[in-house]
Amino acid sequence: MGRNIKRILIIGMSIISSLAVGIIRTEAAEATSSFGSASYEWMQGIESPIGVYVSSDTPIYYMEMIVTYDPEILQYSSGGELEEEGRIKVEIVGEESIEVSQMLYFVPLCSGTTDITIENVIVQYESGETAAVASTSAPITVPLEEGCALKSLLVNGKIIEGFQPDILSYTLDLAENIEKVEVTAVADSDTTTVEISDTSLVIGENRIWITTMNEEGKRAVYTLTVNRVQNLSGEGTTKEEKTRHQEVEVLREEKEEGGNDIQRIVFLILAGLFFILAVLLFLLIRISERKRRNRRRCRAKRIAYQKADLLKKVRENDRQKEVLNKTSEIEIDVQHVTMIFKREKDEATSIKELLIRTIKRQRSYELFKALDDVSFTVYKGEVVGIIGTNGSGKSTILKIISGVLVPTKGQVIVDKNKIQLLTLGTGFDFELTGRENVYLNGAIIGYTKEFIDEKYEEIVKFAELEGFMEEKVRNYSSGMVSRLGFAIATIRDTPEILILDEVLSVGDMFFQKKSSARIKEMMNGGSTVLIVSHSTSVIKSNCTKAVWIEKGRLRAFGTPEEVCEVYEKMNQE
Ligand SMILES: Nc1ncnc2c1ncn2[C@@H]1O[C@H](COP(=O)(O)OP(=O)(O)OP(=O)(O)O)[C@@H](O)[C@H]1O
Repeated sequence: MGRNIKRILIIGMSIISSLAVGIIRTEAAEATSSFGSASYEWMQGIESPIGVYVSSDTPIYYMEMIVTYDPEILQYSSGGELEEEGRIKVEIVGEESIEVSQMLYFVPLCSGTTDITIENVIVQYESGETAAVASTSAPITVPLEEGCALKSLLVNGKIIEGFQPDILSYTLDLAENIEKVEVTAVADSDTTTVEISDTSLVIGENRIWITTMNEEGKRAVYTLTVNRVQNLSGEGTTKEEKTRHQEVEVLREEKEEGGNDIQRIVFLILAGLFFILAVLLFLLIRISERKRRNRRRCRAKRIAYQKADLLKKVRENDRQKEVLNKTSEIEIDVQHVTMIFKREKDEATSIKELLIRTIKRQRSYELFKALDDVSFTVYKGEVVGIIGTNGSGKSTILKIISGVLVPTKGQVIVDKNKIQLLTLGTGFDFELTGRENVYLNGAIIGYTKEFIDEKYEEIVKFAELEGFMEEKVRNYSSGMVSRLGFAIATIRDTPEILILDEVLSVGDMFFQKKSSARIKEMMNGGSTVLIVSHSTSVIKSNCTKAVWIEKGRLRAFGTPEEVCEVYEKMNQE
C-alpha cells in the first residue's frame, strides 16, 4: 500500500510541478509593447520621432513587430523596414535586454488625428521560448492649420454629434443595412477646398476622409469612422446606441480578460489542492509507517512476553513436577498439631468419693496442652525415631498419626489404611490365652482367620513362646507380651507404615537384636517406620531420622546422632 501511495505522490507532485512550471512560464512569457508616450501632437510638414518599445521580465533575444500607420496623414521617413505604405517592420536581434526599443520617424502630411499601432509582435527568449504580445495603439494629432477647418460636418443630413471644427476624428455606428452615406462638409473659408472620399460602406469598419486644403496648400483630414453594426435599426447614429455598442465592446473585453483570470485562478486552486493532497498523502504515509513500526514492535514484544511466559510455565511445571515427585514421597505430614486434654483437678481417690463429687457437682477440670504446634514430615522408607522424656507427648503424637486421637488444632496427612500400630498391651485381653490373643489381636490389626492360621506357628516361633500359648496372658511377663505383640504386628509382609510405641526396648538383649533385624528387613522392603523410645541407642541404631519432643513442643528434628546428642545433653543438665 505504501508503495502505491508513494507512486501517487510522485505522479501528483510531477503534475503539480508541471502545472507550477506552466504557470511560471505563462507569467515569464508575458511581454508588453508600448510607445514612448501615450499620445503625440505633431506639426504638419515637420519630421517627428516616435519610440516603439517591448519589455518583458526575461531578457529578450529576438523581437519583431509591425507598426501600422495612416499613410493619408503620415509619411514614413526612417527607423524600420517599409514593407508597404502604412506598414513598417521592426526587427531587433541579440540585445539580451528585458526592454528593446526602436525609434521611427514620420512627417505629418496634413492636420488630423490618426492612430499608430504596434501589432504582430513576436518575442523570443534565449531558451527558444516565445511570448505573445498584445497590440498597442497611440493617437497622433496634427493640429489644424489656418484655413483648413470645417464649419460643419453632416452625415445623411444630420450634424455629427459633438462636432467641433478642431476635432478631426469621429466615429459613428450605423445599421447593417445602410450601404452608403451622404457626407456634407462645409469649410470655414470660401477659399478652402474640400474633398470627400468614397462613402460606400462595407460590413464592419469603414473610413471616410474629408480633406481640406487652404490657399497655401496646407491640408487637414477629418476622419470619419463608420461601423456597420448588426442589430441596429435605422441609421443608428444616436448617442445611446453608440454608448450601448461601446458597453458591449467593453463587456466583451472584460469577459475575455475575466476568462484568462478565471483560468489562472482555477490553475492556482488546482495546484493548491494538489499541494494539500500531497502533504496529506505524505502525512498518511508517515502515520501508516509509524503504525506499522509500532505494530511490529508490539508483535515482537508480545512474542518476547509469550516466550518468557512459556519459559516461566515450563519452569513452573518442572518445579511442580519436582514438588509432586517429592510430595508423592511424603508418607506422613504432621502440620501444626496441637492437642489439648481436659483433665480433672484433684482426682478422686475412690469410687465413693467420685460418686459424692459427681452428685454434689464438685468435679472440676483443667485444660492441658499435651502437644503444641508440632510439625514434621516423614518420607517413604524413612525410619523416624521419636524421643522425649516421660509425659512429653510422644505417644499422643503417634495416636494422632494413627487416627486414634483427633488433634485440637492442625492436621496429619497420612493414609491411615497403611498404618500398623504396635503398642505394648494394645488389643490384648489378659484373661485369654496366648493363642486366643493371637487371633484377637490379629483380627484387631485386620488379619483374616486364614492368614492367622497360616502364620500362627511363625508368630509363636518368632515370639519364642512355644509351650506358653495355652497359658493366660495374665501370667506372661511384660517381655513375653511385647514379644508376642511384636511378632503378631510384624508377621505381615512389610506393612507400609509401622508405628512402634516402646516396643524395641523391651525383652532381653537377644530379642532386641532380633526385633531390630526385622525392623531393618521392613525398611529394606520399603516400609516407613515410626519408633517411640526412651533409649537413644535404640534410636541411633535403628533410625534414619529423629524427632525430639519435650513438654509437647518440637525441640529438634534431624539425624539421630544430632538429635540424640542435644537430647542427652539436656538430660545431663
Ligand atoms: N487421654 C488423656 N487425657 C488427659 N491427659 C492425657 C491423656 N493422654 C495423655 N495425657 C497426658 O498427656 C501428656 C503426654 O502423654 P503421653 O502419653 O503422650 O506422653 P509420653 O511422652 O508418651 O510419656 P511416656 O514416655 O511416659 O509414655 C501426659 O502428661 C499425659 O498425662
